[in-house]
Amino acid sequence: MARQSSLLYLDGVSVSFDGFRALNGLSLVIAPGEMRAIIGPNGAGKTTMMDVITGKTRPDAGEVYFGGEIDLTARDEADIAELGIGRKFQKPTVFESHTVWDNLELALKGPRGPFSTLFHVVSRAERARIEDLLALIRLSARRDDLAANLSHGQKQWLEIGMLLAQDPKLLLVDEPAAGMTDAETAETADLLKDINRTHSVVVVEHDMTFVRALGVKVTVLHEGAVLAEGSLDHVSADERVVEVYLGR
Ligand SMILES: Nc1ncnc2c1ncn2[C@@H]1O[C@H](COP(=O)(O)OP(=O)(O)OP(=O)(O)O)[C@@H](O)[C@H]1O
Repeated sequence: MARQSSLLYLDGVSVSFDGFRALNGLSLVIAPGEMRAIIGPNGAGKTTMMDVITGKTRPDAGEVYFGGEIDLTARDEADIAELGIGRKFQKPTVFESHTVWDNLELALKGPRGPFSTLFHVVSRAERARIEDLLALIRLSARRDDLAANLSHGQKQWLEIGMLLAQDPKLLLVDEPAAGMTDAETAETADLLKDINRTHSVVVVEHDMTFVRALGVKVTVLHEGAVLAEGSLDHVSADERVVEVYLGR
C-alpha cells in the first residue's frame, strides 16, 4: 500500500540500544480502519515498535508516517497523542478510588485540566457519550462501583474506555489478554472487534487463542523485522515462524 493511502506507515525503521538492534529495518503498513495483530517471541521488538510509533523512542533510521502525511519521527509524545494515537499499556492505570463512571467522565474532560473539571457541569451529550462507552466496555451495571473493586479484566476494559473517550484515530493495545480468565479473554476479543467498527487498532498479543478469535491479519516480528504476514493459519504454516517459536 502506498504511504499516502495508509493510516500508519513504517519503512526500514531501525533502533539500536548500545549497538544491539532492537528494530532492524522494520516495514509495516496499516490501512485506515484496519485491526492488525502483532505477534513474535520475546525480544522480537514489539514494545520497541510501539515506543517508536508513540514517540517514546526515536528511530536511528527509517520513516514513520501517520495518516500518510505526518512524519511521526519529528513529533514528541504529547504531539502524537494529540494527533489521535492512543496507547493502552499492559498494566491498567485506572483511578482506583473513583467510580467507573467518574473514571470515564475524567477521561472525557482530560485535556481541560483538573481546575475546569471541578466546576464543569456534565452536558447531556457527555452523559450520552459515557453511557455509550459503558455499554461498549461491558460495564453499564458496574457504573457506580469503585474501580478498585473491578476484576483485572474489567479494569483493562475500563482503561480501554478511557482511551476511547479521547476518540483516538488509532488505538495501540499492548497484551490486553495477559492475566485474564478465559471468559474475559474471549470477551476482550469481542470488545476489540466492536471497537474496530469505528477505530483502527494495532494489538500486540502472545495469547494465540485470543489472536485467533480476533480473526485479523497477523504480522510476525522476529529480531526487529517482519518475518511473516497474513492470516493466523497462513503464518502458523510458515516453517520459519514455527522454528522461531519452537526455538529449533
Ligand atoms: N532501553 C533498552 N535498552 C537496551 N536494550 C533494550 C531496551 N529496550 C529494549 N531492549 C532490547 O531490545 C530487544 C527488543 O525488545 P522489545 O521489548 O521491543 O521486545 P518485545 O518483542 O516487546 O518482547 P516481549 O514480548 O518480551 O515484551 C530486546 O532484546 C530488549 O532486551
